[in-house]
Amino acid sequence: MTAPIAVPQSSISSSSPATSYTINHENTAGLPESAFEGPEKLLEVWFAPSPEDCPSGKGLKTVARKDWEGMLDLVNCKVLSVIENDEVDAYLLSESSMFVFPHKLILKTCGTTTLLIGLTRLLSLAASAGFTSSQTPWRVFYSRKSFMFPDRQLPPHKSWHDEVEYLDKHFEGGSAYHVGRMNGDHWFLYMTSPGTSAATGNTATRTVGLKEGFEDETLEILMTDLCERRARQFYLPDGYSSTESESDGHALGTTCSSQTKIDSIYPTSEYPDARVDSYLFTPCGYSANGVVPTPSSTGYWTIHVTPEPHCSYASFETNVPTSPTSTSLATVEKVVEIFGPGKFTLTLFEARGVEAERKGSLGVDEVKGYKRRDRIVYEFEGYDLVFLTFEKEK
Ligand SMILES: C[S@+](CC[C@H](N)C(=O)[O-])C[C@H]1O[C@@H](n2cnc3c(N)ncnc32)[C@H](O)[C@@H]1O
Repeated sequence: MTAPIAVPQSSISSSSPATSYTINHENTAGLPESAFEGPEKLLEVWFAPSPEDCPSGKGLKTVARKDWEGMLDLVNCKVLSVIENDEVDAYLLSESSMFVFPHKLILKTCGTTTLLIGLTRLLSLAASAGFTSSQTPWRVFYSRKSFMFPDRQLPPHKSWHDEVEYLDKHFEGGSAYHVGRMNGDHWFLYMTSPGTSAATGNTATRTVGLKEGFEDETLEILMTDLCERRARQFYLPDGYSSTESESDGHALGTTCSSQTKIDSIYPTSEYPDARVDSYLFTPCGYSANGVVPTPSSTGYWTIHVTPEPHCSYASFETNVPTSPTSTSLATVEKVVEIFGPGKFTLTLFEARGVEAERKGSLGVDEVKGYKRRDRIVYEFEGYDLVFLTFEKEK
């Protein structure tokens, strides 16, 4: 067991409500203690190609927190805290995270949440933010890893087939993919083509397809069979009662981020304006969001950990652009070192044409201490996807 740790009270996110947090215990109540569904559903909806193409330049950032909370109620998760800057609002949720940029929204939820049930409300909130063609967003991506306990999911998440049918009812011309082994780790992806609709409905600002120089890259690492010793770091330290720990969740999370070196994945020495918001659940489990301003834009990262040995899982996702000091490989090695997974899946989505950045994906072919099993490359309209699976060397 780990020793009790000192908790820095001042580290609690300033924009977090000071009162205790309402966590949705219903999502875990129906599951045996040792069987939490870590693998997340991930929805990314782009209403315009860039913040400059948004109504009033602020787009989705004009939607009030209480309206997002209404949408999240339908999904069955709660807001724990938010960190904000001019470019993004990063919401830490009871089941993962949400990032709201002016032109796009990223919603990632785990457990038995019903992410897609929130879709209709999301589209109408986008309409209220001035996206007059919100029913046909500029681009939609929905993806997830294969579930560990698919039978426990609620409609429409009971099967990939059901999810695709649900998405097809909302969007025209979507394509659905099963990526990877049927009888091993695999990943599902649904996406629509770029520019099937105008961002604002105003023909003067209508943007169809990808602009020259459009940049976007998202790296996801989905890890299972975590090293038990390292997973122990994501349990409540000895000496905490559950009442204390729930009100200290953010402070405990901050300490955990520092002890595990999660807060050094994008170090403040290199990214001085970076901010981290983290939470340690009771009796275990951890979530964190990072907001990382870079010279070109503000990026995000997010980590979620289910440390229970029977269903251990951790995910990392980022869109912080690669650089000579933070290549995709360097980031992958730092993250994998924290969790020591037995297996992991890596997906790297890159807007095509960013030649300098594409070198990053090729460099992730070899990860120290791991054997690569699969490498699958897709060339989609405007994007390349690299899907890789790795297993720890014996
Ligand atoms: C929300 S977190 C991170 C989930 C994430 N998708 C992941 O990577 O596994 C889930 C972990 O927190 C624990 N947990 C404790 N209380 C929870 C609550 N009220 N809601 C959700 N998870 C809770 C779960 O048992 C699990 O270990």
